[in-house]
Amino acid sequence: MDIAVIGAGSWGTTLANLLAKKKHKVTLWIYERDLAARIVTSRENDLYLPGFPLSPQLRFTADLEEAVRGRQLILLVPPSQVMRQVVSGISGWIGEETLLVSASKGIENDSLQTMAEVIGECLGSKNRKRLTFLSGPSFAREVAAEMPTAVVAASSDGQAAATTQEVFSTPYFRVYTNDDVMGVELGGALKNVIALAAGVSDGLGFGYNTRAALITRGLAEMNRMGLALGANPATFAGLAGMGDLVLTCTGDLSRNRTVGMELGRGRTLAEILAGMKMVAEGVKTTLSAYQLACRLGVDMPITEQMYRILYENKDPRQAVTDLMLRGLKAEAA
Ligand SMILES: NC(=O)C1=CN([C@@H]2O[C@H](COP(=O)(O)OP(=O)(O)OC[C@H]3O[C@@H](n4cnc5c(N)ncnc54)[C@H](O)[C@@H]3O)[C@@H](O)[C@H]2O)C=CC1
Ligand SMILES: O=C(CO)COP(=O)(O)O
Repeated sequence: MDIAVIGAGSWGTTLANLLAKKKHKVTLWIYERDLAARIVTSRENDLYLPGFPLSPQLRFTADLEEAVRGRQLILLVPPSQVMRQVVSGISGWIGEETLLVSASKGIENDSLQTMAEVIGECLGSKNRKRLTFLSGPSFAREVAAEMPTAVVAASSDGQAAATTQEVFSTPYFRVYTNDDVMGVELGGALKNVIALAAGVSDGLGFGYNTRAALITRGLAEMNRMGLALGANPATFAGLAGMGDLVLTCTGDLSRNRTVGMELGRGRTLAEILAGMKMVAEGVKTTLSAYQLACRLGVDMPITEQMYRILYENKDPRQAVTDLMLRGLKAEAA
């Protein structure tokens, strides 16, 4: 297949390389022109995926039109807050039959829209049915190292999901189909908020009990948001829900959990972000998720405390105390 990958961060580069190794014809669009110039000769993404030689099949460009025009499949992997800008920029060059796959995880600020809603709005009626969302527990560096990984491809169109499954599956990357786009997207976006909280807990020096409580009660509030937005509760028990939540709340490779740990150790958000070139999607998604929960009247206490730590400079220790001292209730309530 003739494929464009939009976004050469760690995930875009990893997926582009996976597809190229499968002998697809892949063009990777790179936002940073200096990185684009280096990668052509070094064949390594020294900024976002150092240490992994890239397939000789992989082609690179810093020109968006060159990247997307005439492609059969376009994989979108920018940070979610720039998805609108990216898709608006390319929509005129996308063919009627082109399959679009998004692998970004987040909820847009201000509009409070999921990536499906943002991309759908940018495309109008065009390609709407041919949209798939790839999500699940998948640290880029582990996929790049060909460690066995399982993810889901979600689409309201069964054929689009099946084609995506076929295109991306390898012996080390197993793709399941799913028809619950809202559930899969919410799982991928909201787990980052809970991962920040799990990091805060670790940074404060709390242990496995606290982490297990955050994961389990975090899943409960993700489920409540899902119910309010029409997601299938079963999705939250799957790879894009529980699977990614456990990975991100426990894995040392998680950027979101790392940001949380630093907050728990007493550093400010501004200091932490100033030292990071990669994106920790949970920071901005916390704001969107908190506002969405308020708008929909969904009880999301961990998300709320994470919002207060990030956006109101609340002391993390006080946030934990406030979570623990809320009114006592039944587990299923
Ligand atoms: N890294 C991972 O293990 C995984 C990441 N994801 C998701 O993939 C998406 C992309 O994340 P990563 O590849 O990790 O990124 P990254 O954190 O490795 O790199 C940042 C990316 O943002 C791009 N960027 C920055 N400003 C931009 C702009 N104004 N316009 C266009 N691009 C811009 C950079 O070029 C770079 O590609 C995120 O939504 C993330 O949650 C999903 C699964 C795994
Ligand atoms: O989404 C991910 C793994 O599935 C990556 O998580 P982080 O963005 O926290 O590194």
